[in-house]
Amino acid sequence: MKIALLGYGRMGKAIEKIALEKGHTIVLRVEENNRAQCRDEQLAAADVAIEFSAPAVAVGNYRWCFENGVPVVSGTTGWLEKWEEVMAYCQEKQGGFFYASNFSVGVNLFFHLNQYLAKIMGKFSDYKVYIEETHHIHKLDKPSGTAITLAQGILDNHPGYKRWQLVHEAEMAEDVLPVKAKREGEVPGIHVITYKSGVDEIEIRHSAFSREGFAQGAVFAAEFMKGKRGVFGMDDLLSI
Ligand SMILES: NC(=O)c1ccc[n+]([C@@H]2O[C@H](COP(=O)([O-])OP(=O)(O)OC[C@H]3O[C@@H](n4cnc5c(N)ncnc54)[C@H](O)[C@@H]3O)[C@@H](O)[C@H]2O)c1
Ligand SMILES: O=C(O)C1=N[C@H](C(=O)O)CCC1
Repeated sequence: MKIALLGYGRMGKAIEKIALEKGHTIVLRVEENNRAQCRDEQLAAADVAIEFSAPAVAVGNYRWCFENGVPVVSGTTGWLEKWEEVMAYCQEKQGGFFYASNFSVGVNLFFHLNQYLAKIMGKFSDYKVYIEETHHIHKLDKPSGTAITLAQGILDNHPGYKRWQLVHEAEMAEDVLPVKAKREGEVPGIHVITYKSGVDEIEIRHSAFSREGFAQGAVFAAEFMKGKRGVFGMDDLLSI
């Protein structure tokens, strides 16, 4: 399969390694420095684009792919306020779009565990929940896309919470789910959900050892997207 890499940083390079090991070819590598020189024909030569860039530029890359008939798999986080706009343009251009806030299989199992736990804990109001995520110091967005998906999974299943909020020092209302974001060294990604009462606590935790799991999932999604139109996510890929 011919792959265009839109974004060739930490993730782009991890994805390239796995794609080459699986026998795929990289036909285009796009970075901030060479983006202006990249032509439509170069992108259109790819079967699939894999997009891991930055919050401010991701939507422009999706538009570029839809306009050139190339299905795009993206893991860039921090742009979700433009979700509706992306969906409308994808439909208008009959594009193919695959998005995941986290491509690791383990995290996607963790998402389901989180929803199941929230459903149970919603019946026990003595327990208050909070989310804590830890990532490397280079990360631009806060909280992580994964933490937002986890928060949404709780809001959808626990009647005690109406919205989430990034933890600052200010007091939070009872029905607000606190999300704490920590930035430390080169941590690839840790997410912890804690339910705490006056007498004990219950915790579930996912910790990535490296970027390999994210990259494996992204290549797997690209193989799935070859020749596809429409909008897909990890539950489609993993059939869960
Ligand atoms: N969904 C997941 O599983 C997952 C996993 C890891 C990282 N991420 C997200 O992926 C994104 C990239 O992470 P990273 O660690 O590789 O970042 P990075 O900073 O190492 O790399 C970003 C790359 O994007 C390039 N870039 C900048 N502007 C561009 C443009 N207009 N077009 C194409 N490329 C451009 C940069 O030159 C760089 O090569 C972030 O949003 C991060 O949160 C998601
Ligand atoms: O390294 C990053 O940046 C990561 N971003 C994703 C997120 O925001 O959830 C996935 C984990 C790693």
